[in-house]
Amino acid sequence: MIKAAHLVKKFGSSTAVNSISFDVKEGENLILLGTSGCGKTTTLRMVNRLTEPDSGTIFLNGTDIRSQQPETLRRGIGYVLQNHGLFPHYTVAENIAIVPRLLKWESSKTGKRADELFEKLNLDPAIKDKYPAALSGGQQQRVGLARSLMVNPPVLLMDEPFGALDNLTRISIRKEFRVLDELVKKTIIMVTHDVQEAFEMGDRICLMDKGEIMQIGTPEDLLFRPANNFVANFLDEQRLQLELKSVLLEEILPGSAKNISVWDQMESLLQVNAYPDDAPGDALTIESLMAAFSKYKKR
Ligand SMILES: Nc1ncnc2c1ncn2[C@@H]1O[C@H](COP(=O)(O)OP(=O)(O)OP(=O)(O)O)[C@@H](O)[C@H]1O
Repeated sequence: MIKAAHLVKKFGSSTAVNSISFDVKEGENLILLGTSGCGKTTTLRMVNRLTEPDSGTIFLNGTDIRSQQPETLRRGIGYVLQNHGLFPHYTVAENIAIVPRLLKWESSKTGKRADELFEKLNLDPAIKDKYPAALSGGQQQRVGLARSLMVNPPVLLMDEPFGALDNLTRISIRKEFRVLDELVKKTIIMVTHDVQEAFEMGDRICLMDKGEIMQIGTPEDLLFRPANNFVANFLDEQRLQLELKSVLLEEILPGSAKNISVWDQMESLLQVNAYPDDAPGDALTIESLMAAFSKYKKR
C-alpha cells in the first residue's frame, strides 16, 4: 500500500533521514520507534508531503505521491498529532467538520458520521458545542482522532498520539484504540518513542537511530532475532515485559483458544487473585503460566 524508497532528508548540513526504505501493507500498523531526534517525525511528514524529501520516492498504491497535489493527497490520509491539533477558536463540532466541509458534504451526513464516531470513541455528544480548552486531555485526543477519521481515509498517520496524556489515561486509551474497528482495518504509520506502546500497537516496528533503520520486523523479530547490538540493547531494559506482551498465550500453551498475549492473561490472573470469587475455575495460575513461558523461551 505504502512503499518508501531511499528517502533522504537534510536540514542544512545535518542529515535527518539517511536513505531509508520500507513498505507498509494494507491494514498494517507500522510503528516508527526510536529516541528523540532519530528522524521519525521527518519520515512521517514525508508521507503526507508536509516535508519533501531531498531524494527518494514514496508510492501510495503504486503511484508516486508527487503526482497529486499535496491537498488532494492529504484528504486520503488522516493525521493525528500529539497535541491533537484542534483549532482553539472552533467548537468540537466545527473542528470535526473541517474536511467534510471541504468535500462539500451535506450537514446531515457530517452529523451522522460524527454521531457514529462519538459513540465508537466514547465521547459524550454534549461536548460538541464546547471549545477544545474545555475538554480533558483524553477527550481532546479522542476528538482529534474523530476529526481524522471523519471522511474515513484509508491511511492514518499518527505522531505520538498519546504523548500528551498522563500515564494511566495513556494506557487505557491505547488499549481501547487497539481494538477500535475503525482503526483495525486502516493502514497506519505511528510514531512513538515509547517501547511498550510500540509493542502493544504495532504489527511491525521500524526501529530507527540517527536517521537510519536499525531493524524492521514484528515485535517478536526484534526481541528474539535482533539484527544487531543496537536493537538488542535498546530493548534490554524492558525485555521481560516486552516478551510477555509479544508472545501469545496459545504459543506457550498449545490448544489454548485465547488469542491474547501472555501479559494480558497475567493481568487477568492478577485480577482473579484480587477477587478470588470471580475465578473462572480453570487450573491456570501465575506460576504455571510463568513455567510455560520459561519452557517456551528455552525451546
Ligand atoms: N524543520 C527543521 N529544521 C531543522 N532541523 C530539523 C527540522 N525538523 C527536524 N529537524 C532535525 O532533524 C532531526 C530529526 O528530527 P525528527 O523530528 O524527525 O526526529 P524525531 O525522531 O521525530 O524526534 P522527536 O521524537 O524528538 O520528535 C533532528 O536533529 C531535528 O533537530
